[in-house]
Amino acid sequence: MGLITYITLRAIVVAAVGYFVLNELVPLYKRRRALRNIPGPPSASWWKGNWGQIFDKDGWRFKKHIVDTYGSLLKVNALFGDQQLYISDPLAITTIFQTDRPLYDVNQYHLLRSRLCFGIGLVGTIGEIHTKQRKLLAPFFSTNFLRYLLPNFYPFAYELCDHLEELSKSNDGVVNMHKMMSVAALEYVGAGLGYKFDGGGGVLVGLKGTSMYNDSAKILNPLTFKLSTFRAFLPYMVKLGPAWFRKALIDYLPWRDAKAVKKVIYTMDDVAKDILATRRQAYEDGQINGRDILSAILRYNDTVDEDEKISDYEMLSHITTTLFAGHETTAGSLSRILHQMAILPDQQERLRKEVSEARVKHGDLDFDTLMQLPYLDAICKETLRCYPPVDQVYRTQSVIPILYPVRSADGKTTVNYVAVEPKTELIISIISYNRNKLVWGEDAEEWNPERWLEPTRKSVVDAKLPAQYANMMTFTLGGKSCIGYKFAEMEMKLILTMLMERFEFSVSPKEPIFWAMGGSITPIIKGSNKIEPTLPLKVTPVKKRQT
Ligand code: HEM
Repeated sequence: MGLITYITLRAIVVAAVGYFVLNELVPLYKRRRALRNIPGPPSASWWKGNWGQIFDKDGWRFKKHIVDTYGSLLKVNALFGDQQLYISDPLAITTIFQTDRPLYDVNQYHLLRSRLCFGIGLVGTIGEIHTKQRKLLAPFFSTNFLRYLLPNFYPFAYELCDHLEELSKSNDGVVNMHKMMSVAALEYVGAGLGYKFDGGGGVLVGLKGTSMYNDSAKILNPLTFKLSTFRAFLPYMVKLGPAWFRKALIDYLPWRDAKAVKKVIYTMDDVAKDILATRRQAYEDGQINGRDILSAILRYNDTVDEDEKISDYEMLSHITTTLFAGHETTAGSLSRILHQMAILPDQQERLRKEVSEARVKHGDLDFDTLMQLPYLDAICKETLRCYPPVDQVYRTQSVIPILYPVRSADGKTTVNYVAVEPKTELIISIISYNRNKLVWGEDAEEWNPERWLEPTRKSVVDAKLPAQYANMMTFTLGGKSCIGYKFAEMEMKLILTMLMERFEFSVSPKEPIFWAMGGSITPIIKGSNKIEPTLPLKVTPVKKRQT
């Protein structure tokens, strides 16, 4: 090796090491130093820190343990010695999501992951573009729009019940209710886009067949959750040459989970293209009379200049984002309520009595009657509080005050606020906030719908969380909170009134259920290694029970 080559090589190595030290190690050291006084659990692995416990489908006990031991703000160990905050304090959450929102942005990894999976819809954008999109889409999630939409939801709800009655005649009456709820949630979110999945033909078949979309989408969250440990490498992976090269690389590598994620993304994209083509054709043929998200965007594009038009890529992103965000979350919540009802027959009977009486009196319930049934409302709220389908979200950055002080790491003082270094990741624990005893009282861990039939507790009011929904974090708060929360609430209540009037649900003793944590929390058979959600419940038509 010549002297010049040797010197050049040395210079490259020194520059690379220098770059790594300045850009990675120094910020890492600063991040750790800023959190040195914050309490938290010891690291469980030299490279994975506590991630093995945090991103574990059985993370229930660990997450409860750290909050019980260290309080509403604590630090956890992330990959390769990095540290993060795990937060369930109301003042910290308010600051992060609302007061100082421009400072606290969505975590970059999650933004990148969302863009790769769903494109540039609401979940994958921030800043001005996000604000513009939110303004465009907000009317389709308003109470006014939902009032208009509700009557269109009934025909499918009747079809669902008839189909369930058929299914209950075989297999000892045991039906995978998660599948039913998933198909229903997809159908309803499709209605918001002006698309009918059931009977839509092509790639999509509803109740009676298999849905290519459903089969794919339901495994995306468990899969990406499984791949969480690799998230630190994602920013580098996406820089590995052009898209075609990265796609080919995934095909070539012996990495089953990455291949599966790629397949799901491609399927969701195919479905979105099919929906857009169908709606565009209907629009061009002058067949669009109703109100829905896609018709509104197509009409908008007809009224603005070329450079203002919403691109096909953005429209496809809105379709994928809305379908995905509005689908598995709602299906998971409905499944959880049905499971609770199956476990607690007295509460189930009380709910059945309330909804049956209302339906005898009013027939198909209108929006206001449906939304105001007190016990149904209490059951929905309590399930969404105690079992939020998404258990944590992610943000980054700055000075965070806390309402409930925590003991410092050395145990000598109390900590009232924390000043964090840029790029420190914050895990906002929805479930720990929703079960925080300082907010909800000593019975915070218990599922108790009665709490919603009593006056709001003082501790809940004092927490002053400006939450989107019923003082809880389930739909978060602020500019990037869930746009579809009322949509979800209406849909859940409609399906529950229809199902409870006609069927009784009980657990299937041969198949105990375990709720697996993931991107969203889903039911699986206890002990099973399968990631596909499933909820086998015994379904008995109420008519049959009475004869
Ligand atoms: C029980 C059902 C649901 C739950 C628990 C839920 C929960 C959430 C959560 C936790 C977020 C993230 C908020 C954040 O990062 O701060 C979110 C965002 C979102 N949700 Fe929902 N969601 C549900 C139903 C729906 C439905 C039915 C739709 C649409 C039809 C929907 C559309 C969205 C969209 C578009 C976003 C992104 C909002 C943005 O970034 O501006 N969700 N949801």
